[in-house]
Amino acid sequence: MEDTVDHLAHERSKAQFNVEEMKIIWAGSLHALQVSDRIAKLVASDPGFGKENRAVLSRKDLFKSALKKAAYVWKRINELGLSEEETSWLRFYVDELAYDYVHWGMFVPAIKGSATEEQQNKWLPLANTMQIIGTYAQTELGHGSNVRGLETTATFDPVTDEFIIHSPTLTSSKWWPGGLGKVATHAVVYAQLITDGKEYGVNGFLVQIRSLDDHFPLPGITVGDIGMKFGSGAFNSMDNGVLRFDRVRIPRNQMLMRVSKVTREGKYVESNIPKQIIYGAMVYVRQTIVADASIALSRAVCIATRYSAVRRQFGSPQNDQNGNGIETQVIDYKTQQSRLFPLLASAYAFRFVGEWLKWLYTDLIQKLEGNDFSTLPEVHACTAGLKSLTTSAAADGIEESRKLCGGHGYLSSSGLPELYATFVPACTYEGDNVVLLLQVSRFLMKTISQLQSGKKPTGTTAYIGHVEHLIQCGCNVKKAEDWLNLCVILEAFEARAIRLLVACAENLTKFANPLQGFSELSPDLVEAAVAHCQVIVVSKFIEKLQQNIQGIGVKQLLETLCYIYSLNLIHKHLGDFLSTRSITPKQASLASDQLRSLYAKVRPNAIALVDAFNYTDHFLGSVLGSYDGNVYPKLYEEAWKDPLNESVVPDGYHENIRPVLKQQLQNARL
Ligand SMILES: CC/C=C\C/C=C\C/C=C\C/C=C/C(=O)SCCNC(=O)CCNC(=O)[C@H](O)C(C)(C)COP(=O)(O)OP(=O)(O)OC[C@H]1O[C@@H](n2cnc3c(N)ncnc32)[C@H](O)[C@@H]1OP(=O)(O)O
Ligand SMILES: Cc1cc2nc3c(=O)[nH]c(=O)nc-3n(C[C@H](O)[C@H](O)[C@H](O)COP(=O)(O)OP(=O)(O)OC[C@H]3O[C@@H](n4cnc5c(N)ncnc54)[C@H](O)[C@@H]3O)c2cc1C
Repeated sequence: MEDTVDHLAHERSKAQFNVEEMKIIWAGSLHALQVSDRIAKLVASDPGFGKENRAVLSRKDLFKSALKKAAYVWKRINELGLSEEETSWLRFYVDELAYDYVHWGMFVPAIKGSATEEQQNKWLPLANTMQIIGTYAQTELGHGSNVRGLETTATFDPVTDEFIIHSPTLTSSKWWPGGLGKVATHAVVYAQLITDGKEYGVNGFLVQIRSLDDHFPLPGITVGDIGMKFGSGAFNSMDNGVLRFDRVRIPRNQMLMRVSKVTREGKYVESNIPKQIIYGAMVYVRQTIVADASIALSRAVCIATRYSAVRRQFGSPQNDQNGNGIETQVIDYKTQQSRLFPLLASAYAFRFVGEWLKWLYTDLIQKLEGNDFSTLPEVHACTAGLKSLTTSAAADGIEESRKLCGGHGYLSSSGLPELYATFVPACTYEGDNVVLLLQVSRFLMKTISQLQSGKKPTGTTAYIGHVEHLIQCGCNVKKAEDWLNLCVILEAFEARAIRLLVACAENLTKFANPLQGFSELSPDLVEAAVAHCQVIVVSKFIEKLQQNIQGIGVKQLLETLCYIYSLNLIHKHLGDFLSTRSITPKQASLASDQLRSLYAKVRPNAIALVDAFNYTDHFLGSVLGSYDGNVYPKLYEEAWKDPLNESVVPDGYHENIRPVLKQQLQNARL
């Protein structure tokens, strides 16, 4: 019989804040909460979206199941007449990686960002109705980070008014694009443009790769899947692919010509739009990945928090109502709290900075429409830096959550191994995290060098304009409670960032060759870029707290989380804070004292804080993290579902176990 007891009810009763109001804060608005909640329930109750056996499926079956689900998603979207907003929630809660992610997430944005209006009018209706399925073919076997180094060529032929797309070497094979291996009919292909015998750099071209009649590759095209990837389930449901062109011809008007064009005569014409707009799809996706990071981390933290409240180890002075000694909930161990609660705080911090980044990106798009390109460098730096910071922290946080769940965290049924395997490539795709931080540091060094010419930094770099104050200021914390001051915290982060940045800028001047200097100092530059990104996250958390926050105790809890996020970072990067003299060793020790008090404030609210994510059991996909906390019967039941338990005596017994046992018996007799 099903157990209907809420094993976490006692924990929920301890909450000191209004969980329903916190759900609204997490979702972004009451409207977002209502829509997402409705769609989450719709997905959870539809057997067509079940995801129980993913981990035990073979690659082929996993891929087939993902295809089936993607087709079912499309069918339901059309049957239910879902709006764009509802559709994106549906895809989110279905939670299965397939070709449609790259079609909607990159192919369509690349057309929107880089195609002319005329080209958009032709291609977007086809893509929006999935009459064509597209991928984003940029990376090659030999080059991913170095986009300028791509080898694929697009040579204009004025005789036929066509481009010839060609892969001149093995290393020029396109490698990695999602959905390319077996599904995509079209691709935005990034290639070196050559016209009139001259090279004009990387541009995007819309290329059909498979027949719309029989799905066979078109002449001159070699295409396939690149093979199994890390972990079971995860990205193996996706057909990341390889693609080679043998002088494939496409009409001239399939070059994406918003930024620059090639005329009928073969003349290359630049517009006044910055060339970097060609990289616009990457900026768009990096911004969405910051939101993905908060989701992935919050899922892991939800599982680890609920399980930590259920799991008990070792004796305790407490007795239950019958007077029996009960063991300690592992969530009450201070070490567990000091590992878990900073992750919980980070999930909230990343949620808020992701929300702000979405606003920044929307603002950029509006400005671009009016030919205002002024914020593009800052948006590039923010999306690159925050994508890097949040994905690295979330990937580490998911792995830490697995360890927080002890042995059971390693079981597939905990949901954590697949979550990790699915999320960890986010540290690499859309730009390797170190390469992206180097982009941020380049932007920051430029900002600092422009101070001398009187250019005032704005937006996220505004604090760099207060360099004189921040270089000299001292932190005033004298007792642990003094750390409960958001201005004090922010100034400590700004002082540490600017001191690292100025040190880099000064050291760079010691090199005659700036490129060599940048290369030699790159580890320091990366550290300074991280410090700057942390200033952004902390300041956006503080800005969130300054909004009108409703509900008993909600603001107080968010403040507590903001302090935990910040003070834990000070603890983690103590070397930086001390070596830059942004704080003293005594203040560092007071920060640790304060952290302990803050953990005690979170403890009674921990379960309610993860309930506020409003995740269904279907979405979480974890027996350790289920809402009712009924962990053990679920673990036991899941084990028996494993294919190995379908027979009592395993296949292979007669061939490979019995002879071994017999051999030992014979040896013993000898
Ligand atoms: C949990 C999972 C859920 C969902 C996901 C599911 C499915 C999707 C999964 C994966 C999809 C993945 C897709 C991909 O990975 S697509 C490929 C992405 N590739 C990269 O990100 C490559 C990284 N490399 C680059 O971005 C650039 O080439 C790099 C910037 C590193 C190049 O550096 P370089 O020094 O060569 O710079 P330039 O190109 O010369 O730039 C000069 C100038 O331009 C500025 N710049 C650079 N990039 C941008 C940009 N994107 N936007 C705006 N400005 C840009 C740069 O700062 C320089 O400025 P300045 O100093 O002022 O001259
Ligand atoms: C799951 C997944 C999905 C993907 N999907 C797509 C897709 O749909 N379309 C697409 O086009 N691509 C896709 N990619 C490719 C992805 O964008 C690239 O792998 C990524 O940009 C990193 O490039 P790389 O592989 O060339 O790494 P490399 O640049 O070769 O990195 C290797 C190492 O070198 C270091 N390094 C490189 N350059 C520098 C430097 N200048 N300074 C210091 N260190 C450096 C890196 O930090 C890293 O440690 C996908 C990748 C993955 C894993």
